[in-house]
Amino acid sequence: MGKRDKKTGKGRLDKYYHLAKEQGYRARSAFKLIQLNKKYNFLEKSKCLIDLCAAPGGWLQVASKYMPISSLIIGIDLVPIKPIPKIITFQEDITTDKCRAILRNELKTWKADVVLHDGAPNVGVSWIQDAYAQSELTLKALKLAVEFLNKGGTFVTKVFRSKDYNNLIWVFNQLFKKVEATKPASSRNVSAEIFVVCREFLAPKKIDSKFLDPRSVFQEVDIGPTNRSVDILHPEKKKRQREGYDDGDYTLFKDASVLDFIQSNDPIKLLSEVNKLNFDTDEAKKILNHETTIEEIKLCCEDLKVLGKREFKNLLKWRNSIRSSLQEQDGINEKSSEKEEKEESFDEDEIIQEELERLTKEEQARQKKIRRKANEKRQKNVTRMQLKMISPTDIALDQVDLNGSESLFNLKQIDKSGMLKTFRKGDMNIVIENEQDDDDIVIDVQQKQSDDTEDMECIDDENNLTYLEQEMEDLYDQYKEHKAERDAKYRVKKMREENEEWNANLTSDKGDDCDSVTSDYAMPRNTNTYDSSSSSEDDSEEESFNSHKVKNKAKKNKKLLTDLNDDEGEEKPQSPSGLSKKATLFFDQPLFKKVMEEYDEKKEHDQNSKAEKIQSDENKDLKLSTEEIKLVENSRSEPERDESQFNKNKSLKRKAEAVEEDDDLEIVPVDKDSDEELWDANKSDDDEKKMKRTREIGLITAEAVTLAQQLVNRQKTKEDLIDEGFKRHTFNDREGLPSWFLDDEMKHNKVNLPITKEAVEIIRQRMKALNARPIKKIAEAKARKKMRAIKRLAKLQNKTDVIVDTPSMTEKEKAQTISKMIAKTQKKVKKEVKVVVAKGGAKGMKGRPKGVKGRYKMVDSRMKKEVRAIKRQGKSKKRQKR
Ligand SMILES: C[S@@+](CC[C@H](N)C(=O)[O-])C[C@H]1O[C@@H](n2cnc3c(N)ncnc32)[C@H](O)[C@@H]1O
Repeated sequence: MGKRDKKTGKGRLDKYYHLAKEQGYRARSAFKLIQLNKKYNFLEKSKCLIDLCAAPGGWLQVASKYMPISSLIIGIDLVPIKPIPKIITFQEDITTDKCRAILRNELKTWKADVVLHDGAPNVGVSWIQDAYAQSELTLKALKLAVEFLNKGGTFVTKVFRSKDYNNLIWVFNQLFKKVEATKPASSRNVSAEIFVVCREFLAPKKIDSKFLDPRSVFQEVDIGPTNRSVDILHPEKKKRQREGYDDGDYTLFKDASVLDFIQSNDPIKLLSEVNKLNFDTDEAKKILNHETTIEEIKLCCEDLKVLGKREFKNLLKWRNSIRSSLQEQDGINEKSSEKEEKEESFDEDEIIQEELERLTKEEQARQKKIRRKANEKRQKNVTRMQLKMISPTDIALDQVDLNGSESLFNLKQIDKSGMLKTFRKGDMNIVIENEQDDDDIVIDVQQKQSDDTEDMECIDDENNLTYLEQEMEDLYDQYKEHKAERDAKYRVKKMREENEEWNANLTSDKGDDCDSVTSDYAMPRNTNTYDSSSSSEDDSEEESFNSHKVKNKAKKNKKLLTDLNDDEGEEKPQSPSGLSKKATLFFDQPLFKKVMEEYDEKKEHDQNSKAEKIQSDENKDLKLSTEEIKLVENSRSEPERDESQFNKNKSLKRKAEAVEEDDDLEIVPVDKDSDEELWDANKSDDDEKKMKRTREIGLITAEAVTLAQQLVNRQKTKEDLIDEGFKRHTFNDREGLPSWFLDDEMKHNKVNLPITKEAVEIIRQRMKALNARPIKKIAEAKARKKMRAIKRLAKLQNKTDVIVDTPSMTEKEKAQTISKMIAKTQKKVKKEVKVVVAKGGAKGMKGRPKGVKGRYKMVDSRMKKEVRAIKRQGKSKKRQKR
């Protein structure tokens, strides 16, 4: 059988192809026989069958399945057929006498109940068109069938619907009682094949040989005028001359006058039919003497059968020139001449047309491929999204990547839209708009803008890039500020930086009389208060904060704003609180008014809570929430707790000193919730992180769990914890200590907190559970696996649907096939091979060792050594190669 493209056209892989694969049939054509048999039931009642043209053996498989056991089945084909149990096959041409002899030998005295014929002459891709060869083969098959068929037997054959079809049916009808043509569902609609089932063979004693002779069978048909001429311009397209000679015309050599050729309306036909063009007549002789009739033309006319394409073309050209010269004399009409020219040029037009068609098809195929790939990708993304492997944003980003505009600050695009200039000045305008209330800033920024404009005018082309970068930096700063407005943490950090800056400015001011206690104490308090209120700050605060920032920035950049009280020679008056004028000015900001109010409120609240605490101590009914437990454990369990202790002690000391100097301030008892705890802003960030982590994953150290247990079981109270805070290290001062010493202390000088066995076990179990959680890659791999399983399932579903819809199968068969398919999709469990070591007497023993069941492998020490030696050799060879 000719090799076909299995993915396109007729050879596409349809449901019968898959079904045949599933059910183990060698060819999809098996279903044709199944469907024919379902309709006519000829296999079940047959005991002997001959399959003519049986390769690869699909019909033979069906026959052996449906025919009774121990039936005789013989298959013949031009090509070898892979053996099938209990079926005789041989390789032979069914049209030969040898084939008949072999069959006779195999059958002996038997006769066949069924003869099948599914032959297709191997005539290449366009064999459908070669219907005659097919009909001829069918007739040959019929010839064999009538010889070996039992009376009442069945002959099933494939026929192509062609002009010979009716003749064949007529012959079948002469030999069989019932002849029916049918096209099984599995036969493709595009195929011209049809199956004829001839039943109840009449078995006449004598069969007229004409019935089985192709010439006489197909001669009867009126096939109309035949065109037996050879296409001289395409001699490679040979046509079979089955019709033989024309009636009464038995000569092989023919000649015609050259005048006929010149005047003919179909010169090509004439050239193909005759052997020679003669110049015998007077008129023709004139043409012989014509200037265009060169020697080559004369020679060509002598024997047309030996000419090639080029010579025929030359002859046609010559004919045209003769015709045009004769036109004037003989009045050959112009119209027919044009027609001839057209015919000549037809060849070239055809080539161009073909080429165009080819190119269009190629382009269409290419476009289709691109579309299919894009669709596949989209489909994949959707599936991944469904499995939560990617998010829609990823797809969007991919899309952006494809567009090549992945850059966030894509200046090219901005430039294209003509907005780059606007962007350059944009930030200045924004500042002016935002800060309309602040006159100082307006002046400042306007000044900056005018400066910038002047600058820009001066900037030459080389500096443009640097300027642009600067502009981008500014834009980025704005972006950060904008982001900061929404981020409380960032705001706190920023405020701290600002305050540090202010602090530095204040202390560096000449004649700054701010005492150390005030400056040390006031600023952090401010920071802390702002921090604690950051989450609830209102718009006015934010505005003042922003204006403060802009002021600061403006001061830094242009130094246009000057402190009105910053006269060097002037004496700086002290505020009633003992602060310098600058400090007083700073704390006079509306922001701090609120802060101070909050501070007072807090103080009052602390006093109240102190009273409450005393009462609660008396009742000994301290209840700690889980949150509190975590907070306490968090502050103690981490290695940095010593540092925290240091900070705490330090702040306490400072506070004590401050109180000594200022009687207005009262000593606030050391409290976990006190402000000092949060003085170290970095620490506050860390604490926050730890708190968050603890909230997410719970207690993470055995010490913490122990402590929590003690607190919950009331073995310890909050006060105990506070008391424990006071130890010999409580007032350790780090100042003046070398950093290497501090680092070492941090590393090794750790307080050993008590832990219980249960706490250790709890943490161990928790860590185990944590480790058991799959990492991202594994999760992805699992998702992929799941996706593949889903796909497999969908495929299986499709296949089972087909099986369920197959009418030719019984319910049992369907169930069996489906369960087989399911079993196939399931993972095969590798059979375990038991390794049995041959020792002592067992060495060299043959057969299964005693007490060993299932699969086993005998090994001995020698084998182990050998395997090792081979490995060693391999390694050394590799090394040598290197
Ligand atoms: C369509 S296949 C037959 C498929 C077959 N019924 C099956 O189910 O497997 C046609 C077969 O006809 C065979 N064939 C064509 N001409 C033949 C000939 N003159 N003698 C024997 N076999 C021939 C080809 O070799 C080819 O294998």
